[in-house]
Amino acid sequence: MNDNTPGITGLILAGGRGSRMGGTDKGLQNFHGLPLALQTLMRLQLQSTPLQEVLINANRNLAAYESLGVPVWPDSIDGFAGPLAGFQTGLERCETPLLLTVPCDTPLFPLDLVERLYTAMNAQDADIAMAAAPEADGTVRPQPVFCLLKTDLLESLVKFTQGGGRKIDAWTGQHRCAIVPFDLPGDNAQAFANANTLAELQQLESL
Ligand SMILES: Nc1nc2c(ncn2[C@@H]2O[C@H](COP(=O)(O)OP(=O)(O)OP(=O)(O)O)[C@@H](O)[C@H]2O)c(=O)[nH]1
Ligand SMILES: [Mg+2]
Repeated sequence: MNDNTPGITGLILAGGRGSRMGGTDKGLQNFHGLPLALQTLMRLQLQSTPLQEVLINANRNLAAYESLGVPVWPDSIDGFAGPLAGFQTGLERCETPLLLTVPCDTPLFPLDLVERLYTAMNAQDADIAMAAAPEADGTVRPQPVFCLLKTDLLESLVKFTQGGGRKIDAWTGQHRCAIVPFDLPGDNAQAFANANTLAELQQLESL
């Protein structure tokens, strides 16, 4: 971060149904004794490149999320339309030129996430920078909910969702998107492990 770095807002995506976790509000499930959304917030605050602000996107239990001390915004699109509804809400609400999205169910994400996405966005003159990391089978795949986005993409996203679009990669594919691999020597292979079920959450706690 230097004086030329534009402001970046972090957005915690906690607006899903949590259906694989029995319909629970995942961001409020405890991880090492604290709600996942709070663990995510703390990890954003520890980033090597500081964020200007953090917002939470949630659709249930809004008061519980508000108690974490940052602004909370529900989806502006009805009906649990998926993570892109969260992206849209973040782009509508953020007051900085850049928005970083992270899901609430991946509490070990890298501490240099913002730094590496921002560096790649600049180096490749991209509008979006998206993390890529090894999955359980070892194959490196895009992690589309970990995205750094230019805020002026809002108009494009509104158009896409209004046309019924729901798939992140179908939308990001319309723009110049830098894919940023996090599988370098020294990177933690578990950094992008996410907890979709209670068993996965317990497994993550044992890492
Ligand atoms: N705002 C918003 N975020 C969503 C929505 N659906 C999923 N997400 C978020 O996208 C990220 C990845 O989604 P999943 O891991 O599939 O989470 P989920 O939808 O809560 O869980 P499942 O219902 O089990 O798929 C999580 O951070 C979710 O909170 C939605 O309809 N709106
Ligand atoms: Mg998930």
